[in-house]
Amino acid sequence: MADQDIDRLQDRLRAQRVSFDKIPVIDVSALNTGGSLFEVAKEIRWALTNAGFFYVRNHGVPEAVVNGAFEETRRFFDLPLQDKMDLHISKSGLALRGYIEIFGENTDPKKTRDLKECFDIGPESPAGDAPFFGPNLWPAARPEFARAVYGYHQEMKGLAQRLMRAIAVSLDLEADFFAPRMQNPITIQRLLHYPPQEGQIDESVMGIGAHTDYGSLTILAQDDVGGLQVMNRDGAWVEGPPIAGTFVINIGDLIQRLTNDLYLANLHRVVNASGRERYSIPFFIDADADAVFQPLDSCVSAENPARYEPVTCGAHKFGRFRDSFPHLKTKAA
Ligand SMILES: O=C(O)CCC(=O)C(=O)O
Ligand SMILES: [Fe+2]
Repeated sequence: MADQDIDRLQDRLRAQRVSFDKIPVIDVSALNTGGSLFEVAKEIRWALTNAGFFYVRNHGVPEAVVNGAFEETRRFFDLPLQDKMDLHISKSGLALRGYIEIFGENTDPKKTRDLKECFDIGPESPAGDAPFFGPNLWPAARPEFARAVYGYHQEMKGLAQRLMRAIAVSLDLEADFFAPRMQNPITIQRLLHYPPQEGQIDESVMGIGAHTDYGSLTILAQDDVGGLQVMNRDGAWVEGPPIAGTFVINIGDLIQRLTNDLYLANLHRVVNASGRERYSIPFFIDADADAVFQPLDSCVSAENPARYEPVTCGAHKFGRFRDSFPHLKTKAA
């Protein structure tokens, strides 16, 4: 990047945070063409400073891969409850893979019970004792499910790594800043089903309670039902409606810590008041378990001292999981 470009980006460090009424849509074709990332980085910087969220279009992931994953997701959640309970996450040890029933995980447990069911997979690896690594729990009779979902997970990993390059540039870092910290990253590929919620809806039960994501980056595919909401700086919930051909991107706590709160891991939730089944497919990438996150020098100054202690990715993530899963409460990080 040319020096004057860096100066222009640094100007934005001093920008006031503004409220938003619409999540920006960013064309990221430059990520796939090897061209300059500067324009994309500029838009990402605005989005992550003010909203913590943006949509990407022209992301390079084939439509057939996304459609295939949705088709298998719907079929999976249509299975009898017992078949799904046979793959329950509590049977995966510390790998933390498998099925989570309705109300089984609550992201805002003091306030809200989550009217959703989930299925999680991650990088296939031998059983061990490192949290978030190990074998996946696949439904035995459905090889096409495993193929579609694992293939989707691999596509997401590629897109996430390309996006992290643009995020690095947006912070005036080298494009490959995150690469050494994401050699064998913790990733979770989640499938979600939100049954329609009838009657009066309040905060005691919602699709997913208000939360921030825990790691580095989330890439969300949603169907055409809608229901995602993101909080703006005035405390109002702004809709994140489905936009065909896009993914919704947001950052998690680790990047907020890294940027000393310059970038927002923003609160979001889902309310499925549509009367229809809603399906979504979020992919979460964190970093290597031992990667340390602490405020970047460029985000710390005398007027804005470091607000966070260093933390390893693995310890941070496991701590957040323990808060949402009853069966992990007694496990040490
Ligand atoms: O389903 C959605 O739209 C959002 C899901 C989400 O926020 C999450 O799984 O962390
Ligand atoms: Fe989330």
